[in-house]
Amino acid sequence: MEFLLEFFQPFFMAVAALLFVILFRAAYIFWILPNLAYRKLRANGFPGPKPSFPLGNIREMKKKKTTSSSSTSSSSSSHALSITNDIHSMAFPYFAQWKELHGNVFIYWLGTEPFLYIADPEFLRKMSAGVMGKSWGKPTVFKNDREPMFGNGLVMVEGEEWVRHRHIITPAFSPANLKTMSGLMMESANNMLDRWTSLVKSGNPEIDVEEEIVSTAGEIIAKTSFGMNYETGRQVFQRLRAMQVALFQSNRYVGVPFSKLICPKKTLMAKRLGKEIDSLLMEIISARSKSSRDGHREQDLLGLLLAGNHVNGRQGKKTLTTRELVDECKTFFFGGHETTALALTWTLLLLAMHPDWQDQLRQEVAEVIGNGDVDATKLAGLKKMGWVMNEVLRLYSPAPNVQRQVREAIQVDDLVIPRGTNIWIDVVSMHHDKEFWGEDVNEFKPERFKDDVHGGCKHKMGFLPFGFGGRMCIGRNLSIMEYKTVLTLLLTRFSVSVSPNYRHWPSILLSLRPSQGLPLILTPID
Ligand code: HEM
Repeated sequence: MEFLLEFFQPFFMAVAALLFVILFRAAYIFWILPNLAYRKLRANGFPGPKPSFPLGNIREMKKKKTTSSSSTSSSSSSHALSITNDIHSMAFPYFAQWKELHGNVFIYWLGTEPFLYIADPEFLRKMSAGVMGKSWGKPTVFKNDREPMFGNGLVMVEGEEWVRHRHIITPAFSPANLKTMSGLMMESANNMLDRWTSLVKSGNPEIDVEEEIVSTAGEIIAKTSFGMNYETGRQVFQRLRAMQVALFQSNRYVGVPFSKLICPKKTLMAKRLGKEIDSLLMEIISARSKSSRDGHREQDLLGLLLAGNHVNGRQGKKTLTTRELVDECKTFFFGGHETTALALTWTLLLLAMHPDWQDQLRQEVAEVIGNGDVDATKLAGLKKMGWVMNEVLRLYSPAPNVQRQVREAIQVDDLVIPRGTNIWIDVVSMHHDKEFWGEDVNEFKPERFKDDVHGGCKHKMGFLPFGFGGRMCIGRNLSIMEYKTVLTLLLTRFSVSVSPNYRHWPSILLSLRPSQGLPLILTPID
């Protein structure tokens, strides 16, 4: 026995040493580092809800969400007149409550990750004033978690790599290139409207327009991004939707150490779907690279990127690798369809609640576009539609928050935001703040934007539907064009009113969406 013990002693000691190193490393990463960061932040006097280890404040976030949702389902009389645009506390009950207690800038914890919450435009202005696009990071915890969805595409990439990606991608979004996509947008929108006509004719005037518009926008982005045929587009689209649900709807604990082990099924599912999407896109890109080398030029985003790659490659400049192109395609696909679709969805709700604005837009369309096809060069003339879009993006911002990570310490007055700090900018809160928008903040008043691109907001950083600075949304002109094209066609064929079956409860599934769809009553216009 003694002999055996002596024999195995070095082995036991090695295992013990290894365990010690692992435990120390885990404690360093999940306890010591976050606490050091937290202390540095607290030293500035930032308040915040008390966290617990290892969940941080997740328990309160989950609890309040459940309480609120269940109270909705019990309420039955949501109708046009009772619908409120005062949605911050519906979508983010925990932030609304913490804001009341701690003000517009405070610290909260996602697991062992401290976040600096910001809903103060002036603080944001001071903080971002000297920081260039390439100097912002993205929270590491989200980069890891959302890897199957965005990979190292433009939304997540950082530093000089971000500069390179942005530089190569920007020309693909030029107005001249976007105009060539208008026909594809019309085709998909008309298919959807033809379907609606058949449904209404067959006695079903109530349609869940959210579901319809999200899938049409998916079809549009599949065609405009990579000229995908409907079938391949549908395959990618279905997998992305499933991945979104796996990543954002399940009971996951992002930020909590080893959280992937708590929900391994969903994590593995997201990984598997990510791989399947990658291989679908990889096939398309390889085929397209070949035809691009043979001199074929497609006018979609991928075609433009491949053409750019050729020119840059010949000039000895850097190009995007196939892997990077796959990540960019995923990024366009996801970032490019859901946000625009939700802007259109919320617009239909608000227009259904405000028939006077429906009439005004219809009249503008008749004057500017006339009947028939939409001429992309005339879209800029749809001024009132532009105000409506801005007002919808203000009240129901599809991208409800902007996230960043500080790469070099930032001085704000006499405060220091340390390197590595995660930042959570609450766009919905800023868009609904009486102090900056006035007493009518929650009213639908598109005319706010008539003479002012900031909608009369007292602070220039108070209206941020597309983000800010160098990292502002690269697809905003594409989305404005799609929004105006689809809405123009829709308004000339249908008028919309709110269905008594609609339950108003905006909630978050990465984007801000109606939690139970948007059933509307459609009446064809003769
Ligand atoms: C109504 C529609 C849209 C909204 C509300 C929206 C909103 C946003 C927001 C808030 C950001 C973050 C900006 C920041 O960090 O400061 C962003 C970034 C981005 N968006 Fe959009 N977006 C829309 C449409 C699109 C479309 C159509 C595409 C592409 C086809 C797109 C692609 C991107 C990309 C690639 C980024 C990352 C940019 C970078 O970090 O350099 N977006 N968007």
